[in-house]
Amino acid sequence: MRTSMLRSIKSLTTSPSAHILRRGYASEAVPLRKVTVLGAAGGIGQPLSLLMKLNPLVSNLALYDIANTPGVAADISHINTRSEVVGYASDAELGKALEGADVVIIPAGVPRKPGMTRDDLFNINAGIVKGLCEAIAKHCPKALVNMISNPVNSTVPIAAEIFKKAGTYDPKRLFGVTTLDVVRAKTFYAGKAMVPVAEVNVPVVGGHAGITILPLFSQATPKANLSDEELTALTKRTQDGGTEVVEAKAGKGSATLSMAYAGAIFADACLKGLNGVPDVIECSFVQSTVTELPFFASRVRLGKNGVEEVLGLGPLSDYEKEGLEKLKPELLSSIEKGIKFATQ
Ligand SMILES: NC(=O)C1=CN([C@@H]2O[C@H](COP(=O)(O)OP(=O)(O)OC[C@H]3O[C@@H](n4cnc5c(N)ncnc54)[C@H](O)[C@@H]3O)[C@@H](O)[C@H]2O)C=CC1
Ligand SMILES: O=C([O-])CC(=O)C(=O)O
Repeated sequence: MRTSMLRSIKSLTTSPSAHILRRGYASEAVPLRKVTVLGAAGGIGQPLSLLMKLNPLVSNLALYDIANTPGVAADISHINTRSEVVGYASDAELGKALEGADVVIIPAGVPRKPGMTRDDLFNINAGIVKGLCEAIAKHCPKALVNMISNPVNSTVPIAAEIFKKAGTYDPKRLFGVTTLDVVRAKTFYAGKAMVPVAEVNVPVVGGHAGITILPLFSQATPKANLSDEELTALTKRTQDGGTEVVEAKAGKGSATLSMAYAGAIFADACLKGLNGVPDVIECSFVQSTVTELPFFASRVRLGKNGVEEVLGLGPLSDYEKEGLEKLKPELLSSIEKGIKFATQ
């Protein structure tokens, strides 16, 4: 009891969320952590907010959207778990939603319809992300930002430029969420290799659109003897996973439930890193020197300041080496498009 009290007091003096202490939390051993979801009432936002409400590492959950937030926040707030939930419904309240946040998750923006690429979302989502990142720079410049809004290959560079303009950019704190690619690669591999899905690990590198998504099945564990044809088919299915859902939903949006699951896994990893849990590793699209591209998804070790280490690619098969070279021009052009938008 005494130790846990001391730990709580320490967290109160060191956590950027110290001022959000609420009666009742002072005796808890887990540090206070505020998570803000921007776009909380959307297809991803709602189930993701639910999953964050179930996460015991969260003490304050701020739900922000430009529509329908009060209902979602009231609904989720009745769940009897640790975090206090507050809904914020208008631009005027965005600052309060962000103040003191340790992690900000951004699933705000429009999703694809059949026939569209993720890049077709650029015109609308770039502006949304820009506005939200300006507010982050102002109200919680030290937060870890988990960017879900598409096209991730461009929205992450946009966020970086907005933070640079504001003088708050810290590459260790900005993440493009590519966890859904890993989730899919694991599921599809387990099905083909006939291994227990819970034991599967597959790194997915590159970016988050079409051929820029490069699963490294040669490094997948448990090992399986899959043919070249099977590996090609698995790679293609992982790259087209988003489109598979868009087509199945037939105009009613893109992946929301699996994305909420993936987003919750990634945010949980960020919180664990902040709390000092060792060896927290997830794939993410971050500022990188792993290749010549300025941003690249690869395995990242998370720590108390966000990115602790960007891990290298490891040994690639010839097929993966070819895929890596093929993806670079497209990924670079999406990165440059984001930078141009934010700097013009
Ligand atoms: N990174 C990834 O792996 C994935 C990314 N996505 C992307 O996530 C985004 C959201 O998808 P859905 O939730 O299905 O869309 P949705 O349309 O269901 O929800 C988006 C929400 O954002 C809100 N919003 C719009 N402008 C806003 C603003 N300025 N501030 C706050 N909220 C705002 C809307 O009111 C809406 O509630 C899309 O861009 C989609 O492409 C989707 C799946 C996977
Ligand atoms: O495909 C989409 O538009 C949404 C997305 O990013 C995914 O499901 O991977």
